[in-house]
Amino acid sequence: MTTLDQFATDKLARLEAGALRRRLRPTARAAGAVLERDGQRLISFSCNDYLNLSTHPAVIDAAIDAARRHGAGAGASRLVTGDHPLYCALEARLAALKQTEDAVVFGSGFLANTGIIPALMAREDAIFVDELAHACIWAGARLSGAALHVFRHNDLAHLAELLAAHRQAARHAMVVTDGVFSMDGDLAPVGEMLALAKAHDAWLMTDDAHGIGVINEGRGSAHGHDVPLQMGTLSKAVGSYGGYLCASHVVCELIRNRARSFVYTTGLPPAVVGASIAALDLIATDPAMCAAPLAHARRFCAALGLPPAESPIVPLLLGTAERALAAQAVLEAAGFLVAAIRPPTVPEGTARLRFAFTACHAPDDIDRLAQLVHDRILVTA
Ligand SMILES: Cc1ncc(COP(=O)(O)O)c(C=O)c1O
Repeated sequence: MTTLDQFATDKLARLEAGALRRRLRPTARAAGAVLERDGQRLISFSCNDYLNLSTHPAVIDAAIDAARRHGAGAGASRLVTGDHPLYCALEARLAALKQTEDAVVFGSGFLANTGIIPALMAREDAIFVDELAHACIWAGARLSGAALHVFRHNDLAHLAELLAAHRQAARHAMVVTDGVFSMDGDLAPVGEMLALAKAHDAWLMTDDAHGIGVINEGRGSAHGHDVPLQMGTLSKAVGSYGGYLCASHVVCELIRNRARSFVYTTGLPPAVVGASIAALDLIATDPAMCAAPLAHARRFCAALGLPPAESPIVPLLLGTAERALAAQAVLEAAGFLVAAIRPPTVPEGTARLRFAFTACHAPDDIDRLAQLVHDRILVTA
């Protein structure tokens, strides 16, 4: 008989053998992009805090003020007594930024995707998903019970083929994609995809977790397109925590009634909501700040002769998990933290370094990092 501990030990040993075991490492964040890990000071090119708003004094003050006025926790689901007054202000700001009628906030981006999709789609329906969509889109799509059709990454012709073959048999159809791909940094062709979805009577949902705050002056990758379901997170450029859906009022009301990860969970703590409001105010009024992470990513790409970045995320594909880990170690020894990303987060054979650029990175540090990558990683590639 295998004991539970033996089962866990065997599983971990298998991960270790494939260089796929992960370990938590306590990491203290200082101001800007600086971190401390194992007594070493590192400049992080791995944080999704693209605008460094998690340490912005106005955002921290807003969090403290919200906790003083409304308490440390929400105390209940929003539909019971947890809908503290800050939520309304946060949802209004999100709707204004995204130019939608309404917005609804969730406990996290993961919770948003696992709540929204099953609230709208069921067994009789069909969901068309980009093959590189984020794990929580897959989780939501699978939970819904709808038929899943996977199109090749950003391949509109393949999506059109699948819609032509499978749309008719389904009651409702949804096309779902990341707006900015979290591990590749490229953008979905939102305008063309929306037209295609509309032509096949399908609803488009974009996940703009990595777009809000940093693409299109902070308005995100769907800006300028009438995307009916615009999901995202407050945990990256907004520097705080929580997920959201921006949509029409009636769709948001349905989500408030039917999304299980909204109904059956406690509201976000007031401090988190207060921080998000302050951060969104900064995003709405500072386009130069919002443009900086992409400019920094492009500086890095230009220095290495890579194609221009489309977002603050730049991947450097290295193939095996072992190679990605070795490259991470080389950079860490030189004072830079750049996370190695391995399967199953990315497809087999595409382990990589994922560089994430933020507003406060100093040009000199970006240039030093590029030089190091050129001299120590690309030469051995
Ligand atoms: C594309 C995408 N969607 C959703 C999420 C989940 O967001 P959160 O961290 O708020 O749960 C992430 C973050 O990891 C993401 O990269």
